[in-house]
Amino acid sequence: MVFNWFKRNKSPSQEEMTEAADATVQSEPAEEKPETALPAHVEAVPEAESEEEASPPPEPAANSVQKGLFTRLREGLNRSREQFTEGVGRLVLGKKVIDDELLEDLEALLLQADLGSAATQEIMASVTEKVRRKELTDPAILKKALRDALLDILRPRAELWMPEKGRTQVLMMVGINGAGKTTTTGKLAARWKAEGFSMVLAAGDTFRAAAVEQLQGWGQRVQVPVVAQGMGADSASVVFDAFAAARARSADLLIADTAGRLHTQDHLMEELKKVKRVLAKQDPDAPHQVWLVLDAGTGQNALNQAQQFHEAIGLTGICITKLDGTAKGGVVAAIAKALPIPIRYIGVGEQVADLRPFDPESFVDALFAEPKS
Ligand SMILES: Nc1nc2c(ncn2[C@@H]2O[C@H](COP(=O)(O)OP(=O)(O)OP(=O)(O)O)[C@@H](O)[C@H]2O)c(=O)[nH]1
Repeated sequence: MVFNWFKRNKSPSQEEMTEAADATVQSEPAEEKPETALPAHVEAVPEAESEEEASPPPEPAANSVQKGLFTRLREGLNRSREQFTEGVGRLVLGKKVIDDELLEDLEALLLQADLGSAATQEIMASVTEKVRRKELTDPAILKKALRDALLDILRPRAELWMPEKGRTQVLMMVGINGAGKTTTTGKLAARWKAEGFSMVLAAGDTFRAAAVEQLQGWGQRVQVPVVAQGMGADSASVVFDAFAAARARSADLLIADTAGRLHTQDHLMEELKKVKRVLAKQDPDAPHQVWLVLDAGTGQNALNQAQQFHEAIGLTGICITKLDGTAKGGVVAAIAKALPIPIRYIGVGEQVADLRPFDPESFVDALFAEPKS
């Protein structure tokens, strides 16, 4: 397999980048890959070695895909379901009426499940009102009332975003260390590549060497070029360069990974603002999307992160990862209630298929699914 990988350790000037973007990678004949106009330090996409590798696996029937995906979601939310839904089941067990004591216990349960105070209050207000109006008297149907109240909070935050053909957009991925930015970048690239979009990835996390390698690994896996520079390079320069490369080859999307930073680190938040500024030099609308990746396991801290990142750089989307490793799935509702930002994707496992567009109905269905006997 021919695999071209040229590294450059200094940040190129704007002129160099424009020139580089016009250069074709030497060892790949231009006539075979007419659109491979990439800077010299771009990792070129390796050729697939066989037809089997080049063509995607056959698609299973739509029904079985849906079923499989729902099962994955359901399994991914196992721990949250045990904490939350089965907790509600235990609360109502043997109860004949919904009394104040039951409502108090329910409120405590919602808070324990990390729904946060605002979402908990809204749900409790809705349930209490139904009890007062005698619409809800049977503890056994409390789950249904909870499900409806939760959906009311989540539905306004479901907004699918897709790349567009015909213009190069930029999606910036931000978040604290280890939240899952690089992995989510790779999974999104895999998804959109399979849907027919052309992309370039920018290894804007120049702080952690492994992050660059990780992204290059995704690039090879999903056959998408990755723009990277040496460790410690200026992140804004890498992303600027990558945008030029993406535009030069008329890619539909540039996904820019960035280094993890705490929302409390002002100088690092300034660095993100700089990345945004340099992108806008090439296209005043760029970055078109800025998504925060949050680890669900951080619970209510995820809410603080979201608030502070939003204040500092303005978010247009949130991805909530690692829901499979935590009982704190309620944080999805806490975020939905507190911030007017669409929840784009949720992560319920390590596989590409485990990163799912956020769909409130299936999320709530999975959360309230009966335990398998
Ligand atoms: N179980 C599970 N693991 C996940 C999920 N999303 C990401 N991970 C794992 O979380 C770990 C950290 O992910 P990264 O993508 O490296 O995180 P990052 O935000 O890029 O980290 P920094 O570069 O340090 O900022 C990896 O081991 C991922 O495989 C998920 O939804 N579920």
